[in-house]
Parts: sequence; C-alpha cells; structure tokens
Amino acid sequence: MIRTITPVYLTDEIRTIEQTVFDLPEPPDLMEKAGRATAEIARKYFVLNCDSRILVLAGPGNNGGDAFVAARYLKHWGYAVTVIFNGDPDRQSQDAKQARLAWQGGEENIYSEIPGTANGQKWDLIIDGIFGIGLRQDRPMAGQYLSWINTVNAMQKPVLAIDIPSGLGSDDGSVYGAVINADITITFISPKPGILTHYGPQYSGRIIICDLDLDPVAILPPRAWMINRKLASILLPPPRAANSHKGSFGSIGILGGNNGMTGAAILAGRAALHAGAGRVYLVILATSAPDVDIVHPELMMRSPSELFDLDTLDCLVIGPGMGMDEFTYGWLERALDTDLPLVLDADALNHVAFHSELARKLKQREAPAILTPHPAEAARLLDTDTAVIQGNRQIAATSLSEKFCCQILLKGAGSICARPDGTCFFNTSGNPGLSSAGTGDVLSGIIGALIVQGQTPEDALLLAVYLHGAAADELLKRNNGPVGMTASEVSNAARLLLNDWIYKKS
Ligand SMILES: NC(=O)C1=CN([C@@H]2O[C@H](COP(=O)(O)OP(=O)(O)OC[C@H]3O[C@@H](n4cnc5c(N)ncnc54)[C@H](O)[C@@H]3O)[C@@H](O)[C@H]2O)[C@@H](O)CC1
Ligand SMILES: [K+]
Repeated sequence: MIRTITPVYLTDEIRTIEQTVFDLPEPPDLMEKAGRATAEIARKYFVLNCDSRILVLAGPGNNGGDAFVAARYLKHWGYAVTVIFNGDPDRQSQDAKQARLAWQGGEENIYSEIPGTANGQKWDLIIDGIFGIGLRQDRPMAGQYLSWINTVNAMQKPVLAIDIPSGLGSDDGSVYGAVINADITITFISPKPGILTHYGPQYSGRIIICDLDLDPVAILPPRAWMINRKLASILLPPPRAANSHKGSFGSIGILGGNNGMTGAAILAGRAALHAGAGRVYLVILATSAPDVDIVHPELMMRSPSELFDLDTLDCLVIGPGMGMDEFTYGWLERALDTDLPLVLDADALNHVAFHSELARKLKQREAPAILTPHPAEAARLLDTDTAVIQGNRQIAATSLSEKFCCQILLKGAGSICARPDGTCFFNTSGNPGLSSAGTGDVLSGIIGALIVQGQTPEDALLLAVYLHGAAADELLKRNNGPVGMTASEVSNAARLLLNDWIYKKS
C-alpha cells in the first residue's frame, strides 16, 4: 500500500536522493527539468497571453538556477520576462551559473532590484526562485531578499513559488523573517514537510508535485507520506453487505461531557453515528446529564460503570469534555486497564500529562491507543511550551509517539499522524473553518467509529483525519465557512462524503 502513495522527505533526505542521482554514470539534468516544469506550470495554470509580463526572482543558489531556466523557456515561448538576480556570480554552483549564462546568452538584461511600480511595471505573474530547501535558518533573512519578499507580497499579484515559498522552513513550516505568499508551489521530488504543516498551508497555495522523472521511493525508503484523496480511497471500508445488521458495524463507547461540557460528548457520539458505528454508547458525566439526546435518540446513554460492564464494546473514546476531577482520573485508569483500542482526547490527555502513573500505564498497555492532542495539549504531554511544539511539529508528533508508544494525531494546520516506529503522515485536507469548539470531539467520534467497523486503528486514524478535513472543505465550497462553520455541520458533511466515496458517487 505504502508504495502507491506520495512520500514526504526532509531536506537531508532530498539531498541524499539528489546525490544518488548525481552519482549516476549519466545523471539527468535535474535543474533543466525543474526549470522547464516551472515554466510549463506558469503557462498552464496562470492566465497568460503574448503581452503578459512575468517577473522572475532568482536567488543566489540552485533555486535561483531553476528560476533562470524557467525564465529562458518562458521568454522563448514569447512572454515578456524580467529577471532579477543580485547574487555573487562567482559563488553560484556550476548548474546555476550555466542556467544564468544560458539566459544571458540571449543578451537579456538581468536587473539587480525589482523595478518600482512607479515606472508603470505591471506584472501578470511573479515567479519566486529566491530560496528553496537551502534557506539557512541560522541566518536571519535581511536586506535585499527580505525586501524582495515584502515587495512581492505587497503587490498582490499571482505568484508561482519554485520548490517552496521563499522564507519558509522546508522541514518545519516556520517563517524565517518573511515568506512569499504563493498561489501555486511547484515542489520537486516530493512535497516537503514545511509546505504541508504549520505555516506551509497558508503560504504555499496549491501544491503541484513534480518528480523530475525520478522514482525517489526506489532510491530512499520514505519515513513520511501525504494523506490525500488517493490514500483515503485505499483506506475506505467496503460497501455494506445486503444482509448486514447493526452488530456488523461494531459498538463504540464514548465517555466525557462533564458539567458545562455535555456538548463535547454528544458531538463525539453523533459523529460516531454519522461515521457508521453500529451501536453508540454514550456516558455523559455531567450531574444534570440528559437521559436522551432528542436530536439523536439512537445514542444509548449509560453511566460510567454500566459502560465498563458492557462486554460488546470494540473501542472506547475517552476525554471529550471529561473534566479533570478524581472520578474522571479513575475512569481513565479503568479504561487503560481494558484491552480495548482507545482514543484519548482532551482531558484524558491532560490527565496523562499530569499523572506519570497514568502515562506509565498507557505506555505499557498492549492494546492500541490513539492520542489526539492539539498543540497546547501536546506541549503539556511533552512538558514544554506550544511554541516548541509548533516550531517543529513533525519532531513533536514523533517524540510523543515514541514517549507513549501510541499513535499520535497532532492537530492544527497540516495535522500529523505519527507512529511509534518513527513514520508519519501529513494531512492535506481541512481549512480554518475547523478552528471552532467541538470539531475535535467530532474527529474523535469518527476515529472510533471507523475502528469499530473493522478498520485497523492505523487506517482508521488516517481516513478519519482526511475525511474530517474534507468535510470542512465541502462546507467551504458551499460557502458554509470558514466563518461560522460548526462542528455539527462537519459531522453531517462527513457522512455525506463517506457515502459518496464508498459508493463511488464522486
Ligand atoms: N540539488 C539539486 O539537484 C536540485 C536542486 N534544485 C533546486 O535547488 C534548490 C536548493 O538549492 P541550494 O541548495 O542551492 O539552496 P537554495 O537555492 O535554496 O539557497 C541557497 C543559497 O541561498 C543563500 N541563503 C540561504 N539562506 C539565506 C539567508 N537566510 N539569507 C541570505 N542568503 C541565504 C545561501 O548562501 C546560498 O547561496 C531546491 O530547492 C530546488 O529548487 C532543483 O534544481 C532540482 C535539482
Ligand atoms: K522559492
């Protein structure tokens, strides 16, 4: 399965792949391929005609070399191309120098500064080849390059970024001084973690992957992959058999909803129904818990001890709105003592963060558990602060997974699923409409519902994360967000989408 999906490589891994290719007896000209592919994307995806003016920003390294090649093709195809380069020609790599000279061979000018708007320049497209994966993070961006980035962003013109928007950390998605705001990023060999998580989704725009005719997986086995529609399709449960019954689709228990937070448990329960669980047992811990959910009377209300006495459960979701008192500590301890697959969310995570004996139990249990922290919860679990988590989300997710021997879902833009073997998956669906209370509860219900229907916890997690984000994307398309998108709507949209996908309606 893993071979058919899109790998994600860190900068060092990309360098290893490139070096392997360079060491071949007849290495392909990767820069020529990268530059040409960039020019083709410019022609295909941006509205250009023979009068179009294209501004190409070439940095001092090989990202700039790609930009020179792209400029050459675009000029050759008849567009008005202006190239800006102010690097030291003597310090360019052989390839980049060659690309610059090939452009100059046409006697074209190279400017050292972006011509001001005062002279009437109007750009139809800007190509960003300032920095790629070679951006140095120990050297604060300053001077001309910082000024170029700020100038381009202020122009608000269509932007195509080469490999990664300049200023974005390719491994961590952090902003180093300033970042080019791209409409499209053409990324080579594989997408970089930095364009998929943290600030990446905000600055990269649409991501187009160009493999430069390489098969990177054959060169270096990946340790990270993208979660996209292709992967989600592979993970879908099969169409339901005609003679199925509720027992065919499993029983899930959900425990949470303490005083003032009953909604969290109800949302998780409703989402589990919408995602297809055969039976949903719900514990609402609040003292004035309702006997029934009037909107979804299908939810079977139980007390905590009744829930643990059930012998039919296939998975337990614990934590949404659970609260942090001694009783909930006890229920979590009991959950950890079961051999059920567990989904731990919200206050269950906080209990684990504050009580080392619970953390120990979690680490030692044999049955699988999935932890779904947002960055602040992840910071508590790793005894650090949120900035450290966000500063390198991939490292945070894999550290958590290693620490607790569990699968981790680190939520936030570009959610990351990490496994104890060090591998991880970057989700590519979702939008800021999900930034509202309750969406995490819905996600935990969906994960549990897919587990009880027979998915492995690993598959259930990947599919649930993608489905949850894709549901939000559907709502966005219909203008039900991002402003005011609600968790309940996400749950409903997830049901529609899941049926669409399984029964191949879209
Ligand atoms: N190596 C290869 O085989 C290929 C590389 N390609 C391109 O090459 C890129 C990587 O090239 P490089 O390794 O040359 O790296 P970059 O072109 O990303 O940047 C390196 C240059 O930028 C300067 N620099 C870095 N950080 C700076 C900072 N904070 N302030 C000021 N200057 C800074 C460095 O001194 C160096 O001159 C990729 O992203 C991709 O676009 C493609 O051509 C495909 C093939
Ligand atoms: K770039």
